[in-house]
Amino acid sequence: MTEILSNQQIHRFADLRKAEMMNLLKVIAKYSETGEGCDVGLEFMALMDNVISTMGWKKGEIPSAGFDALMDGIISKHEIDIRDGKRERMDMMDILLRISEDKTSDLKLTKADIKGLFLDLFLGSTEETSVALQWALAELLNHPKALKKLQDEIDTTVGLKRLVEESDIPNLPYLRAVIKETLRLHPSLPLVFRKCREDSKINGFPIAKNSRIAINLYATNRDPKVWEDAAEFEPERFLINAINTIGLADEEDMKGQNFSYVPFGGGRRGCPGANLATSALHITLAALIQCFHWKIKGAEKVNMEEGAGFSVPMAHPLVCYPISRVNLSDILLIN
Ligand code: HEM
Repeated sequence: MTEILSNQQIHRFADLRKAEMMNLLKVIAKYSETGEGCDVGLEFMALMDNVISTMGWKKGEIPSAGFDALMDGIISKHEIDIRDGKRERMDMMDILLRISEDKTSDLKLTKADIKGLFLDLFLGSTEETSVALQWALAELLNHPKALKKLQDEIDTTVGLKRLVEESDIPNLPYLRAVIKETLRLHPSLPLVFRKCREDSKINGFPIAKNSRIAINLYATNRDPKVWEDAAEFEPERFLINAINTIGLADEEDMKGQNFSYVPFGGGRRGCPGANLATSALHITLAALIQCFHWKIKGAEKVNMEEGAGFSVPMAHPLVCYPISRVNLSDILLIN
């Protein structure tokens, strides 16, 4: 997982992610033209599915079949291409096949393991990332000042003549604060599990060796002892120069070093997709805010009720009405 989701691997596929994002913008522009309501959750889910599959195996290699048959087909195609020296750039499948064929590797990876890994990737990544994106947009719609501040930041830093790029993200501190604050209030994996390796005590409670414990990130993220106005959406709390309640510098906030805020878990079992997830969250939200105004269906405020499900999704699908604020075809051509 660490190898297939390494920074280098993520970087290698930046162009394909960008192409997927442009497709999303074109789809959303259609809603803007027709005036139809857009169920953004469905579109975000499709985006993440496409991002993972383009990084997982070459596009166009997806036959319509069940998951098992689909994976068998992709594996054999890769094996033939590798044998014939036809692979142009190593995707995740190439890396896993290389490991599985390496007789000297300590890790004995079978074909079933590879299928399991991809299943894990799909189940774990598309839902969590698209749920987080929906919450981010919903929070912004309910906080017009924050939305305006973000739009102003993007307009000033990037402008309206070219599409925001991954390389702009370091220059968009408010965007990063919005994503952090979204993951604080809406951690898309709110429970993290560990096994105690030795007898220990937490807050005076004895925990026997081998006990399974669940760490409730949802609760720590809203702990009033740590967070001022804990239930409020206030991205400013994550800005470097603001009074940062958890006392961490901007770039360290996501790394799991401070137990008050660990949106991606931490340690060896921490989320291996954190870098991919944060770059997808940043760039997609930035592009949606740069290219469109967003209106809510019917009510003035989005209903923020939480639904059932492991990733704590929104109870009601977020249906909104995008209105283009740039000339999308020009912007996409320039990029
Ligand atoms: C907003 C998006 C995401 C959030 C909030 C999130 C959060 C988490 C958290 C909290 C864990 C448990 C960490 C721990 O136990 O310490 C986890 C595990 C995991 N995540 Fe993510 N994740 C996200 C997106 C992704 C993406 C995009 C991928 C893959 C492309 C991914 C792959 C995984 C995998 C494979 C594990 C299991 C790691 C293991 O058990 O060793 N996640 N994630």
